[in-house]
Amino acid sequence: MIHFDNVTKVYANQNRPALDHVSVDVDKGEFVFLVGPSGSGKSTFLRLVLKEERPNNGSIHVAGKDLSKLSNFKVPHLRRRIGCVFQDFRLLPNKNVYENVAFALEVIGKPRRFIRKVVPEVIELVGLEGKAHRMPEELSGGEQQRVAMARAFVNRPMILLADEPTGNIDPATSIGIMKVLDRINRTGTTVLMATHDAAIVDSMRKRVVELEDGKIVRDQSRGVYGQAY
Ligand SMILES: Nc1ncnc2c1ncn2[C@@H]1O[C@H](COP(=O)(O)OP(=O)(O)OP(=O)(O)O)[C@@H](O)[C@H]1O
Repeated sequence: MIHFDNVTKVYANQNRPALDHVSVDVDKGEFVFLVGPSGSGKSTFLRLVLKEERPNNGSIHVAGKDLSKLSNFKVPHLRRRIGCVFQDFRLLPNKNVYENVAFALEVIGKPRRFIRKVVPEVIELVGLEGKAHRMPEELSGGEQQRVAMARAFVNRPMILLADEPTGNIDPATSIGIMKVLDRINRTGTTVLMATHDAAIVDSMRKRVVELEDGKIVRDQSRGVYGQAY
């Protein structure tokens, strides 16, 4: 599903690579934690998957497509098939829960009838039934992140990228967030989550890929977080 072959990324005006000869394969349906100290290259990895950045060397395949051969006008199509969740939720503040989730389908031209059917299903999947008419400011951080996950998942993406999704959420609430990500993963969606949250990684026992100075220093199935950063 995601294939990096000897990928190196050096940002302009930087002499140290953000990613340095990285090779990794993530299969369809896997759940992978990307861990490593600040600046080790986790976000760069996620941005390369989305083709928000291009590598200087090496090749990247996502869902069988060589990203270097993907023309610019096909990039939105790729991104439509990849859901994203961030530390800071990024909800539309003037839309309620239902509208935030529905908006993700409206912008890609899905019919109203379809939207009315699937949005309530996904709101229930993330555990927000009964809160569809709340505004983001009327929700806790954990609930806002559930809305963000519903929005990322409502189009049934093949991949879900999560960049520090529990970074702004207390530990007890984070467990609920991880249960939702696990539920999404069980539908067959490949999940790649960058995190500093050792307790979460240790409790989930999923594959752990560890980066340090842009290099993969560990790739372990059913792994733990490792050393404290
Ligand atoms: N747009 C950019 N321009 C220049 N350098 C960048 C840019 N984005 C990231 N970098 C550099 O690339 C390296 C990797 O950064 P990246 O954001 O991928 O790390 P990270 O592991 O996600 O860190 P964090 O955990 O703090 O989010 C760092 O040295 C960073 O300063």
